[in-house]
Amino acid sequence: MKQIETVAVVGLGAVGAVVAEQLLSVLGNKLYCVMDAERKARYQASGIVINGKKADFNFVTPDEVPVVDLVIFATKNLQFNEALAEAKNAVGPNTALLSLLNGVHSETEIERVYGAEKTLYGFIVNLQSINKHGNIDCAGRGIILFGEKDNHRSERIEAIHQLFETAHIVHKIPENIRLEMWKKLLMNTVFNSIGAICRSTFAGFNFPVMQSLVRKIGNEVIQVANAEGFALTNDDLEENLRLTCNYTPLGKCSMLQDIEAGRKTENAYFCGTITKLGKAHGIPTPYCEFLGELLEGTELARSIIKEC
Ligand SMILES: NC(=O)C1=CN([C@@H]2O[C@H](COP(=O)(O)OP(=O)(O)OC[C@H]3O[C@@H](n4cnc5c(N)ncnc54)[C@H](OP(=O)(O)O)[C@@H]3O)[C@@H](O)[C@H]2O)C=CC1
Ligand SMILES: CC(C)(CO)C(=O)C(=O)O
Repeated sequence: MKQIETVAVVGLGAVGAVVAEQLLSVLGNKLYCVMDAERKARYQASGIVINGKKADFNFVTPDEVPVVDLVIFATKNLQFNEALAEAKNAVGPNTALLSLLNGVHSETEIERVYGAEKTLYGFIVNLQSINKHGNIDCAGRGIILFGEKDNHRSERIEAIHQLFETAHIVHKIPENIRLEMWKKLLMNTVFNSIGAICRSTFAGFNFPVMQSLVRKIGNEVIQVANAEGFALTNDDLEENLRLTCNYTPLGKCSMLQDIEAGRKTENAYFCGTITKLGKAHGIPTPYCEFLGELLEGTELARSIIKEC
């Protein structure tokens, strides 16, 4: 793969729309935004608006998309199975598949459905983007980290690097992409789950009681990561805590935004993953299990009120 000429994006929310908008300037109509017919009709009617400007995306249904060089997934984990199926016609023998979803689940699913040889590893950090029904307010476009599972600089990694350079997408090809993904999972499991259950903005993490929760949950994630072969340390946790305390004081993690908007959260992919892997390795994770159950209970209790 010398050059990436065609890209399909599945999921045009806070992450996907922002990345797609940057690619649009380079690829034009060769950027295909894939979605079901109901979404296509809805988006054609209302458009996707990023920072007040309507993006001129090429919306296509799964039947309309051709085989492309690169597919980028950016739905929530809860919608990922549908997204995977919708990408079927875009995937040919040389297509590379990159997921920007949080957690460590989506790459395994891509490998299972489309094969390990097509699967890249990746995620996005430092994005400051809020999606209100297709109206996206983006204060920071974030950094995409990506790589091959074994971290070698393949031809397709170089081709994506070139594409992102041309589209001014800030990106990094780290030495060990899967270690970086576990660092992000540490961050999401700790700060998203605690922030959501305590209804706390980032400033709340300055309180000693919140920091005590951070260390209890974080310690379990580190133990599970180590058992999985990823050398996370306490320094990673303390660095994350320092960063989070310095975020804009009234900012909210995405899981708290989901709770407040009445959406289902990605709890199953954060505390849920740690609890499940902890059991598989014989590592007790009582704090993650308890926090995960509190979040699940919060979502269920909320659904009863909604139905009444
Ligand atoms: N938001 C953030 O700041 C960050 C998010 N992430 C991660 O990135 C991932 C995406 O998050 P985010 O962008 O916030 O989520 P959003 O909910 O904003 O966006 C998801 C998008 O996917 C669309 N979608 C859902 N199902 C389908 C489908 N079957 N076909 C096509 N499109 C579909 C949704 O459409 P519709 O709205 O029409 O239902 C929505 O536009 C998550 O894993 C999240 O944890 C990572 C870093 C930062
Ligand atoms: C809060 C933060 C930055 C880290 O957990 C995040 O990734 C999110 O809001 O989803």
